[in-house]
Amino acid sequence: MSLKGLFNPRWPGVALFDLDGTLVDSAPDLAEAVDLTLRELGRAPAGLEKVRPWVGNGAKVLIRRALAGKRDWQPPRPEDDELIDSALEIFFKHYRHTNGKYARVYPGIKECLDHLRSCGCRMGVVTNKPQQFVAPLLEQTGLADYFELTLGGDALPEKKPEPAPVLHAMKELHGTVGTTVMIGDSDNDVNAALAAGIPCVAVRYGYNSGAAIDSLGADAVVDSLVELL
Ligand SMILES: O=C(O)COP(=O)(O)O
Ligand SMILES: [Mg+2]
Repeated sequence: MSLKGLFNPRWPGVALFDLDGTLVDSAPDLAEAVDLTLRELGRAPAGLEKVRPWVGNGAKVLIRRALAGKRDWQPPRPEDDELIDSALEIFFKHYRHTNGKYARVYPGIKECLDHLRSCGCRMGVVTNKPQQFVAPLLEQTGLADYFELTLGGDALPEKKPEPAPVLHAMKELHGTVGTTVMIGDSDNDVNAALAAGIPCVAVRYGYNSGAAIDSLGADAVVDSLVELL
């Protein structure tokens, strides 16, 4: 399908959006919860700049990265399992309070969502963020009403970059391979879309490294979603 087709009012399609780093800049909330977790474990806080590129593979990987102090965590040894599980529980406790606290909708998002809605496009969120945090963040940022479906990273056995969540959301919204598009900020989004056989629009402003996003194989790479309208 051409991307133009989706944005044509006479051919309403299905648009699946990534959440963190695409619709909403949520890294400050996540960073505060990560740092509160690290402090509670007697460790030094990481800070927003370090945490930002750690976001995108779900909460458990975020916590593994935080415990490792770097993005490329080693596969954990069996003796680390208990630490990771208890750190994750502490993180959830703090993130319940910081989720939505500083989060901001990126420029151009509301214009894009309003336009798609006026075209009759059906919209869903497919995120690796745990399901329990998705609705509160969408409510807090005023985006909840745009979406008929939200699929968190723990809603299915597999998360992005596997195609399963994308295919599931597409089916739920009665989309087809020819009428559905994924919009995201990271290699997980592009790879999930490619594996599902649907086109993908990547945004440059998110949490994936700016240099790499152009070479991931997205059908379009934009600085703002208003460029698509
Ligand atoms: O929780 C995360 O890792 C972020 O997930 P998302 O970029 O898929 O929304
Ligand atoms: Mg993202």
